[in-house]
Amino acid sequence: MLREVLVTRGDEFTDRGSFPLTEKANQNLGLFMSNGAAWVQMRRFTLATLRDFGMGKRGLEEQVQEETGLLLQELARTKGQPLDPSTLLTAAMGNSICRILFGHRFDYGDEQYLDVLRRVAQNFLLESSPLGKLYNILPGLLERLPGSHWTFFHNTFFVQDFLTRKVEENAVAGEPTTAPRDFSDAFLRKMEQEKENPKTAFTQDNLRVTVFDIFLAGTETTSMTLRYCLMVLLQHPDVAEKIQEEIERVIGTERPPALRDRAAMPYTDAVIHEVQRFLDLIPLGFVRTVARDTPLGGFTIPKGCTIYPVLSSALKDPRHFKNPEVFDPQHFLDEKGAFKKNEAFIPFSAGKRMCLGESMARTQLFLFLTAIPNPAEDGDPKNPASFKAHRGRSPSSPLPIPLTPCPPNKSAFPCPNTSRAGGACRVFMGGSSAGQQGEAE
Ligand code: HEM
Repeated sequence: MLREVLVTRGDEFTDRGSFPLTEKANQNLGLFMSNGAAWVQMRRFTLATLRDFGMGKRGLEEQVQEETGLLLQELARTKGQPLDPSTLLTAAMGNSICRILFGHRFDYGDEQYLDVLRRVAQNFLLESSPLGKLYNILPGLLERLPGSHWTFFHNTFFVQDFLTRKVEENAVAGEPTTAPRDFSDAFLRKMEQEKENPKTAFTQDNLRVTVFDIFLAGTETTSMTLRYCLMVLLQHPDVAEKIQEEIERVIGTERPPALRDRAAMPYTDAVIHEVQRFLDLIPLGFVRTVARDTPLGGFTIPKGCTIYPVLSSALKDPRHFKNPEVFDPQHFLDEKGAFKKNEAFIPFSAGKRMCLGESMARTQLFLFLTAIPNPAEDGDPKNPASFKAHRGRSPSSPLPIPLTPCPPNKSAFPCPNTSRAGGACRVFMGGSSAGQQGEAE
């Protein structure tokens, strides 16, 4: 059924459903919450422009390699002291996005940038806090009451303002005759071209929300996944060992990891896939709805009904994964040790509205995981914090670097048991696999 909703009959289920917390902040603009013609315009433009600026191409690879090198230098500055790498990792992921959005990266010590990242992280938590969930059920009531939902909105507008300022600074610095330099530059030019079109989606407000959506979607998600990878390596030293063996055999220590290495490193690739499957970062998917009464599986889904495409039901489907509740890279390996695809692997969702940053996220996960020091070798597996990393595997990180990764906070995302969006009803779609099919790659 999930495949039917997301892919086979995807056109009928493409619209976003109600999610008041985000609606208030995004005003149905941008990518996440928009629908209809405005979403189509924004999605097409964003995909094409992100590709122009490197997504799925060598440009992105080089840019991520550069960011990885800078991250390793930053880690080396800790001189062997344990650290929680969360903020650094999020900063690095965010930098890759910012370069594409407005051609700028931030120093890891930039207080303004760190403040923005802290607010983004806080919002992920607030969104899934009891009050955040209550807001999605009773927005009208909560509007009249004090509470942390106001911090959520304050943070959102703060981050939007910050990004908008960066876009403006970038625009002032630009040379109008040359080709667009980055996403916001291309957007501003499109705005200019379409200024006489009363139906255009290319407006200042849409630029603000679209830049915000891409920044938000592209920082915490990949950063949490990478943190989870590190935690898995701490808890499974045997897995870390095999990855290390592949790194030494395929990449060596004389050059940074490259995307072409991925094909020669099936075990590492399988681990990244298994981490994403097991982490199940967005278990409910993201809300969808139907524009009219729609028959499905013998029922009628009423117009406007809020639908959750439960990605968990595919990622944990025992028909596709031998031991769905166990972390096991073999789920993505055949008998000969070659990488094996699995059609139920849909952490990025599937179909027309699937994640548009999939290829970027996969590039980042591979290049960062294979470059940063492995946090496992010594210590007690039951106490991840006791592990010491001492395999500097890049010339730019010759020092032993103990890392103390924190598990990502899954509750930052809607929880299957407690999440609730407003609207006439909610349907949790699942129970069957969904084929991967989309435009991201
Ligand atoms: C591990 C990393 C990531 C995961 C697991 C992930 C997962 C998802 C999921 C499940 C959705 C909802 C799709 C649906 O409605 O069916 C989504 C949407 C989206 N993602 Fe990602 N994502 C990740 C990284 C990224 C990155 C790096 C970017 C930015 C380049 C990004 C940009 C977006 C955008 C803009 C949407 C909204 C698409 C739309 O509504 O048309 N994501 N993502």
